[in-house]
Amino acid sequence: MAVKGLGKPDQVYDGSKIRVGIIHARWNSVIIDALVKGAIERMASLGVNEKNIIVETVPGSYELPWGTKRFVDRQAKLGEPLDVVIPIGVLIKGSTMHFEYISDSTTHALMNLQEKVNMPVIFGLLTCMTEEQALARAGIDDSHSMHNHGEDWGAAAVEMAVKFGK
Ligand SMILES: O=Nc1c(NC[C@H](O)[C@H](O)[C@H](O)CO)[nH]c(=O)[nH]c1=O
Repeated sequence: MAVKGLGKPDQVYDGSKIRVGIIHARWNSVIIDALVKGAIERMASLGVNEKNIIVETVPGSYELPWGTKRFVDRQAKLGEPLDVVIPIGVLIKGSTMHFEYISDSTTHALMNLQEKVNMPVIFGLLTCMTEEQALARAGIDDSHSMHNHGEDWGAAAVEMAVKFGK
């Protein structure tokens, strides 16, 4: 019996009135592209208009916190404020401690960012020990052993924006 993973939503949330920002790193781009696609498809299935899904990029996961803050500020200045933002990055352990330091610092920075931007910041950072783990969590490993986690992030974004938005 599978006990892990996102449980059933308490209700289906209507995303037709929200604007979502996706800001993704460009490292491990094949995995990133699958995660972004999964998030967009799930949000579209929940009524989010594709013109209200704005996508931005940064070089790597370490740039996500600052990039997200500036992305939110820019959209507000444009008169197209976001209701929720999904930073997406894929960190894969290498032979040094680089992975640990980026994973830990970026995770804390993204969590703390919510107070600064006064909106939900969905945690879209995969921190994987192997490439195979990352492929599986993007739903693109050979055995399709897991679902695309980007879909969960899209669903969480709609729920959090509708339930706890401004
Ligand atoms: O090293 N591995 C990774 C990585 N390093 C780059 C880092 O995020 C940053 O862009 C540079 O250090 C410059 O500031 N960024 C990732 O998104 N995934 C990785 O797996």
